[in-house]
Amino acid sequence: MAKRSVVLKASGLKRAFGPVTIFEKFSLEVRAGEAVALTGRNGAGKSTLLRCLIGADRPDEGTIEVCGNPMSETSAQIRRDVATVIDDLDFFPDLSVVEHLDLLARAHGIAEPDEAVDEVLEEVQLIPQSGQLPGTLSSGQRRRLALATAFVRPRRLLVLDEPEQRLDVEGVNWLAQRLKSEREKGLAIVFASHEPSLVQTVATREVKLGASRE
Ligand SMILES: Nc1ncnc2c1ncn2[C@@H]1O[C@H](COP(=O)(O)OP(=O)(O)OP(=O)(O)O)[C@@H](O)[C@H]1O
Repeated sequence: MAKRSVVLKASGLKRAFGPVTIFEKFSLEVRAGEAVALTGRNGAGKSTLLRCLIGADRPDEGTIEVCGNPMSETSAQIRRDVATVIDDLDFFPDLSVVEHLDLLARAHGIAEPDEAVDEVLEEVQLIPQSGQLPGTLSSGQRRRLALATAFVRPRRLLVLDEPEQRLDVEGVNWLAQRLKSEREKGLAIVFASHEPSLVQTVATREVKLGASRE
């Protein structure tokens, strides 16, 4: 069988803050249908690496390509290909839950936006809160909205930073199955996690960062 296409290719990445090198000579290739879990202690560099991979931070050395295009947060092609859940503070304060999802679905040209929004709202169990503003949601509900924003739009690469944060037990189980099914449908996933059950269910590969201190 032909190998699946490379979605993310990072080569020779280095990021340092002042004299402290967080990672260097870091390379990673993720193909369609693969899910890479970044694990490691607090401060190991998982979030820093993810921020570099999505263009929110710039590595000091190295190159990053998504579907063959050089990483640039402003590139329309990359914005279309990459869905991220890095934190959940990034909501418009005056747009309700349903308005957020509707805006994203339409901006990305989803064929049946109303249906897509209803489906994802039901999946993340936010139908009762669909008219609420983000600031009035519980922290777990805000995380569910952040996850919904990634699932309501097209994507070839999903980048998630500790997506299990603040979810209840049932929510973590749902997330594990959802990400597993995304991967099985051919999505490429890179995620940082401290939740062994999520890593075990979703990841096809685990990359442990910052192991040298142990
Ligand atoms: N802007 C910055 N300036 C200086 N140091 C930074 C900066 N951003 C991150 N760091 C440092 O880089 C290291 C890696 O941080 P990072 O947030 O990537 O770790 P992490 O593996 O995601 O940790 P956690 O598991 O706690 O989320 C930490 O020591 C952190 O203090």
